[in-house]
Amino acid sequence: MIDASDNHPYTDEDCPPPNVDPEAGLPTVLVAAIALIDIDGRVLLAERPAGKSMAGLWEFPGGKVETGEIPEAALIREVREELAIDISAACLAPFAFASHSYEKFHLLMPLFLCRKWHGLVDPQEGQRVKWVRISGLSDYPMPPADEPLVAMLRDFL
Ligand SMILES: Nc1nc2c([nH]c(=O)n2[C@H]2C[C@H](O)[C@@H](COP(=O)(O)OP(=O)(O)OP(=O)(O)O)O2)c(=O)[nH]1
Ligand SMILES: [Mg+2]
Repeated sequence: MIDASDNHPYTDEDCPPPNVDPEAGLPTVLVAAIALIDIDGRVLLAERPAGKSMAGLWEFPGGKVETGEIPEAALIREVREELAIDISAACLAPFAFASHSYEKFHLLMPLFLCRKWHGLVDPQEGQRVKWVRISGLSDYPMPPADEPLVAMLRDFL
């Protein structure tokens, strides 16, 4: 019998620290997120408002996908509600996803890139927003689930 592990040089020690617990039986929550990228290559981050979980951390705009909704529709709805801009599904490019166990739920979060929208970003929920250069992203503390996404964005942009 051939052991597949003979065919590659990696060991378990080469894997990053686990951010998932397959045994925990957590419910999966689907959240759609967007990296809006402006003409200078800066990315829009929004601060999670006081009163919400992880308040004060900076995140990609977006939110929970509701029952019967697809992620793109959730994003169109969320950026209208939160930022007062209009995006079209055609301008949403699937980029990567986060899969991360928090204490009470497992987050599955596709991240879409978008370089074209209508209107000016105008925060509707009192949240602070910031256009951030890729090199400056590490100055903004983000939820732990976002770490690998930021690394991928840095490589991509
Ligand atoms: N939008 C967004 N959520 C993130 C990111 N990273 C991350 O761990 N999350 C988590 C935080 C929350 O647990 C969840 C998003 O839920 P939320 O409460 O903000 O959802 P929502 O915008 O629909 O808000 P609400 O109507 O439920 O108040 O995903 C991210 O970069 N962007
Ligand atoms: Mg939200």
